[in-house]
Amino acid sequence: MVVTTLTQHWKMLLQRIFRAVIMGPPGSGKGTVSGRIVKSFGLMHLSSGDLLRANIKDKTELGLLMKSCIDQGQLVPDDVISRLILTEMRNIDQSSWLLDGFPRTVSQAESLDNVCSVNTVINLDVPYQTIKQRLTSRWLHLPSGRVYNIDFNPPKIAGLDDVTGEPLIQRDDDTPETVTRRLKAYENQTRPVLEYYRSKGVLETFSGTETNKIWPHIQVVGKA
Ligand SMILES: Nc1nc2c(ncn2[C@@H]2O[C@H](COP(=O)(O)OP(=O)(O)O)[C@@H](O)[C@H]2O)c(=O)[nH]1
Ligand SMILES: Nc1ncnc2c1ncn2[C@@H]1O[C@H](COP(=O)(O)OP(=O)(O)O)[C@@H](O)[C@H]1O
Repeated sequence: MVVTTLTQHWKMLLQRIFRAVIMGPPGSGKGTVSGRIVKSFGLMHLSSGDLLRANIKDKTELGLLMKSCIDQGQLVPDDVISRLILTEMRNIDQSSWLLDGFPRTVSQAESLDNVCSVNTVINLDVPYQTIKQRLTSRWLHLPSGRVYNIDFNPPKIAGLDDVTGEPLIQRDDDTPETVTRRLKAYENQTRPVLEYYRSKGVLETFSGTETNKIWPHIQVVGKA
């Protein structure tokens, strides 16, 4: 009953153009929660990681240049990712959207602000210990960005995507050593972005260790 009312509230909000960002350390559940938001509320989903991996798979010049950076657990340069995302955003500028994985530095957040303002920032606050366990058992359907986990949401048939039946992969940057480096990058470069959005009054933080417990609280964001 409560969820129905809140869902209606989101839908009312989405009748105007609604711009949201989802943040959180690697493995905090951004992709998983984005999938639920897209399914429930019909926002367009734009994931910087998915875009970069598509470029790597297609062996574009940008993909080839960025691969080693990503595999080493470093952030790619601000100007490269900002250009890539802002170009994609132009194609969906009349839609409500959810940005996942961008911005990851204050400089990226400023580039985004120069183009449009963000209505809400969903921050997933999940302990690092929980994250490390999750990432070594993450499986990905590369073309769609759908994520699975051996423990949490295994595919119906091991190694295959539920929707297309295509093979799943494990990410080259999901090794324990690279995850440690990515968490350091998050701490040093991305955490300041939370402060940036907090000071603008748009940050909504959700703490926990289980997506299924966090998700009902995210549905009420539209009420604020
Ligand atoms: N055990 C467990 N795994 C989860 C939970 N939520 C998401 N996952 C899995 O954790 C991994 C990381 O989640 P993902 O959404 O890809 O996180 P992102 O890196 O922030 O986009 C994936 O394999 C998910 O299937 C949860 O509550 N419990
Ligand atoms: N906004 C960004 N700025 C810089 N690098 C990025 C950005 N988004 C993605 N990347 C690069 O792509 C990698 C994978 O990103 P992503 O799929 O969002 O990771 P995760 O889902 O584990 O948080 C990052 O570790 C980083 O190297």
